[in-house]
Amino acid sequence: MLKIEHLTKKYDQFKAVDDLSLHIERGHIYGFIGHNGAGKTTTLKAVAGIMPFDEGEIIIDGKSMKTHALECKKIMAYIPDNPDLYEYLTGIQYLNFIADVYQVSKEEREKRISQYGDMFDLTSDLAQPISAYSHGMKQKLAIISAFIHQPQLILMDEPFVGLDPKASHLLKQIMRDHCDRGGAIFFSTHVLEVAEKLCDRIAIIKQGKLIVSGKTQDVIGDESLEDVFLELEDDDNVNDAH
Ligand SMILES: Nc1ncnc2c1ncn2[C@@H]1O[C@H](COP(=O)(O)OP(=O)(O)OP(=O)(O)O)[C@@H](O)[C@H]1O
Repeated sequence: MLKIEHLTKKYDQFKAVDDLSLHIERGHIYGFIGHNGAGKTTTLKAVAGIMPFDEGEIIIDGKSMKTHALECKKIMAYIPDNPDLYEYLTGIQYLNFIADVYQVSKEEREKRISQYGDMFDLTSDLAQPISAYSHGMKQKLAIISAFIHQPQLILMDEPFVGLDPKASHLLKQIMRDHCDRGGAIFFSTHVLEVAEKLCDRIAIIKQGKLIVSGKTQDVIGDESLEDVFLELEDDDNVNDAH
């Protein structure tokens, strides 16, 4: 579904992402773990097609983001870490705008807005302007807007931040359902307990370089993800730990 091949992104001379390669298959929830400033957001933005990169390739469903950006973007959704939505729109106007962009039929959008709006307890707030939403409400709206067009690939940057426990639980469920139906999810998180339970695959990056990736069980072995992460963070020779 998604192939990141030798991705390198520099800010001036600083390599924020350094020769990163990852493959994300359909059916998999893929967690992306790393310290603050490791390069997760930069990678996700490059995959979303909103951040140009210096070297490498991003292939989505067999098409290159460099040469077929529109085709790539049509089948994916990106939920940024800070849901900066159009503040002057109401929630429902925003969802209809996204549904228009992705050409979702009237019938389908009404069904999904009602389904996800009720699920996330947001239906009664959809008539309010987004400027009146809390961070968590904006996050819920961003999540609904992603699922409304049924993308094949969903990219999420810290999706659990700001969500209440019920919404977090629901999000985990719909992420699993999405992948069980043949979609794929690539998301960053600092919540290692969630990643450990939810993810089929995990990648850990440090200072822009991939240090380990694979099946969650293979990555953590008999330890917890937290223990593995902290050990790798302390290890100065991690570049050899593939
Ligand atoms: N626009 C920018 N200009 C210059 N440097 C940047 C820019 N954006 C990010 N960086 C740097 O690139 C590195 C990677 O940043 P990035 O935001 O990708 O990290 P992250 O893993 O998402 O971190 P966090 O967990 O804190 O969100 C950091 O050192 C950061 O300071």
